[in-house]
Amino acid sequence: MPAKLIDGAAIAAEIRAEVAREAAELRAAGVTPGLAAIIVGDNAASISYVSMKTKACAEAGIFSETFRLPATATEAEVVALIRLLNADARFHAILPQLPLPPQVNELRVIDAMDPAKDADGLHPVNLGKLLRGELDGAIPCTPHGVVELLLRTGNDPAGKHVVVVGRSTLVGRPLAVLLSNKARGGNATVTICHTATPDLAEHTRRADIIVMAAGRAGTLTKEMVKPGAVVIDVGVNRVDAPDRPSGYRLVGDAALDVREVASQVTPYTGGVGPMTVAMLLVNTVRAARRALEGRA
Ligand SMILES: Nc1nc2c(c(=O)[nH]1)N[C@@H](CN(C=O)c1ccc(C(=O)N[C@@H](CCC(=O)O)C(=O)O)cc1)CN2
Repeated sequence: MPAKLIDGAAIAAEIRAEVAREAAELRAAGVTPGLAAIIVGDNAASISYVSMKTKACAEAGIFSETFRLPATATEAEVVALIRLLNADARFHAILPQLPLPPQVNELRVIDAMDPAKDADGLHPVNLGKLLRGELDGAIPCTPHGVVELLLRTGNDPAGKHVVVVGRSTLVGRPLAVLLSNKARGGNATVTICHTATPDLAEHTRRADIIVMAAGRAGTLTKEMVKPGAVVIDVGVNRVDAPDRPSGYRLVGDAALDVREVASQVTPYTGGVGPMTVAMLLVNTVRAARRALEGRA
């Protein structure tokens, strides 16, 4: 039987409705949750992702504003903007959209943020709290979205063997920590694989759940998957599609034939992507709640 496709867009809509209720409560208590998004340069994908995020904010009753800096902006200029936003009480969360241009060091920009306003959970304070199992701060959006997707599709990772392919700070490493934490969505046995793993298939074939975050199309094929395993595909890869007006289409890291053996898989679009946006809203309302309760 072909794999069931996991409807990430529907689950994200569920979470966004929960966020909208929380935002309404906060507004009733006198605090309108606010998100400041920063785009440096003209990267078309970044502009499109930020516009998806601000539209989602508006629908959930979250105030948002996008700050655009030119592609030539210096690191000092980006850091100066972050410092202004740290001090601006309208914003409970700040999102520097990644990637930043090469002259701007991403880590130094993230480090300049007030950790209480870190919308993506990438500040060292928040990553450190995650490592310590303190989950009251911001949690990186895509890993958090993957865990929620698993929980809400009846695939609680507890007691399962999860193989995460990819070791980025944005996805692979925080996800491995979340899955192995002693908390809801955790308690899994986690293997983390990457480009220096000699025989990837040897690991993926033993997994109950595979999360692909390698950033290379076709990294996972059907021979590498145990029958009945669940495959969550975080990969976003552009491949040429001359028949399309854009000239490209988006594919994940898992080849289509994986669907012949897996029990459930996320589609290339409408899977993990919408969850990333939904979890950003979760981080924003949580930051506003902390500010309201004087815990920021
Ligand atoms: N500061 C951050 N930068 C980036 C992050 C992040 O979490 N924080 N993640 C990615 C991009 N990203 C969010 O920013 C993102 C990627 C994809 C989607 C999404 O919903 N995609 C759609 C398809 C969209 C299309 O057709 O172009 C889908 O999967 O259905 C949302 C957010 C890098 N940067």
